[in-house]
Amino acid sequence: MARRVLLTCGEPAGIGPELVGPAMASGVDFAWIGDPAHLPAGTPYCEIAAPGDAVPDGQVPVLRHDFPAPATPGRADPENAQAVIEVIARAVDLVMRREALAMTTLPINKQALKEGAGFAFPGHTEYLADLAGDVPVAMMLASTAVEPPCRVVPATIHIPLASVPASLTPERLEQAIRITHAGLQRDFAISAPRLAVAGLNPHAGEGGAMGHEEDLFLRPLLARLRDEGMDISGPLPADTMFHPAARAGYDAAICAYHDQALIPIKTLDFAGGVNVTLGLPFVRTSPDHGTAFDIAGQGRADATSTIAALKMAQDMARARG
Ligand SMILES: NC(=O)C1=CN([C@@H]2O[C@H](COP(=O)(O)OP(=O)(O)OC[C@H]3O[C@@H](n4cnc5c(N)ncnc54)[C@H](O)[C@@H]3O)[C@@H](O)[C@H]2O)C=CC1
Ligand SMILES: NCC(=O)COP(=O)(O)O
Repeated sequence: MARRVLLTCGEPAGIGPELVGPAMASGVDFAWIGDPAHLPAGTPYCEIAAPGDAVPDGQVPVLRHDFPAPATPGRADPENAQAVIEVIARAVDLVMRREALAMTTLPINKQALKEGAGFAFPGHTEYLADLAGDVPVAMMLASTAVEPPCRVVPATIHIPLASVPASLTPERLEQAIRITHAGLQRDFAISAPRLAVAGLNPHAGEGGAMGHEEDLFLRPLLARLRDEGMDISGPLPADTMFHPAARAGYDAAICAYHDQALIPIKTLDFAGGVNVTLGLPFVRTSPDHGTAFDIAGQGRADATSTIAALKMAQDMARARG
C-alpha cells in the first residue's frame, strides 16, 4: 500500500511555499509537488522521481514541477496559473493510480487561476470532482482543536448569495446529506452518524413568518430520511446550532450556504480547521485558509491547519484501508 500523502503547491505567490518546511512537524510522510525554486531558502528538500522514493531523514521529498515564472509573494503571476492547475491534476493521477496514499492541497487563488488560465471551476472541490469522473461530492470543514467537534457541510458552495434560494433544491440538499452520512461512516469511523440540518431563513422560517422553504421542502425531506432510519434533526435555526451544547447533539451540520457553514468553524477553529472533499474515490484534505497574500513571504504563516490536514488525510486513508 502506498504510504505517502501528496502535498500540492497551490498558488506559489501565497503562503503555500512557506508552509512546506513547517509541515514536517506533522510526522506524516508526505511529498510536495511544485517548483523547488519557489521554496523559501533553507527548506530542506530532496528531489525524487516517483512518490515512494526514499529521501534522507529530515528532507522533504519533492516531485519537481517546473513553473514558467518565479514567485513574488503577494502577487500572483498569470504565467504560473496553468502550472498550478497541472500540479493538482498530477496529484489526482497519482492517487487514482494508487501511487500515493492521499492528497492534501495547499491553497489556490481562484481569481488568479481564472484570469491567468481560464480555470473553469470555483475551487479544488469542483475540479477534483470533475477529474474523478464527474462524481457528486460535498465540501466538509472539520475542526481538530475544539470539543465537541465542529463539522460543517454547505449544501450550496461557491455561488452568489442571491442564487442560493433557487439552488438549494431538495435534490441538492438530499445529495449533500447522503454524501456526508456515507463520508462520516467511511472516513471518520462514525457508524451511525447524527446529522443536523440548518434552515435557510432566520429562525428556520418560524412557521412561515420569516420564509417558507423549511415548510415547503425541508421538513418533508428530513421526515422521509428519518423514515429510512437516518438520525437527522432540523431544520434548525442556524444562529443557535453551533454553541457547544448544540454541537454535542450531532456529528455534522448540513448548512444552506457557504457562509452559514464556514463562519462558525473558522471562528471556532481557524488554526486547526481542515477542508475535506467527501465523495471522491480518493482522500483529499486541505488547510481551511486561503492564499493569505497580505502576509505571504513574511514568515508569519501558521502551519497548524496544514499539519492537521496532512494528519487527517493519513487517518482517513488508513480508515479506508
Ligand atoms: N482551499 C483553497 O484553495 C482555498 C483558497 N482560498 C482562496 O484564497 C484567496 C484569499 O482568500 P481570503 O478570503 O483572503 O482568505 P485567507 O484565508 O487567505 O486570509 C484571510 C485572513 O487570514 C489570514 N491567514 C490565512 N491563513 C493564515 C495562516 N495560515 N497563518 C496566519 N494567518 C493566516 C490572512 O493573512 C488574512 O488576514 C482567495 O482567492 C480564495 O478563493 C480560500 C480558502 C481556501
Ligand atoms: N471557502 C472554502 C474554499 O474556498 C475551499 O475551496 P476548495 O478550493 O477547497 O474547493
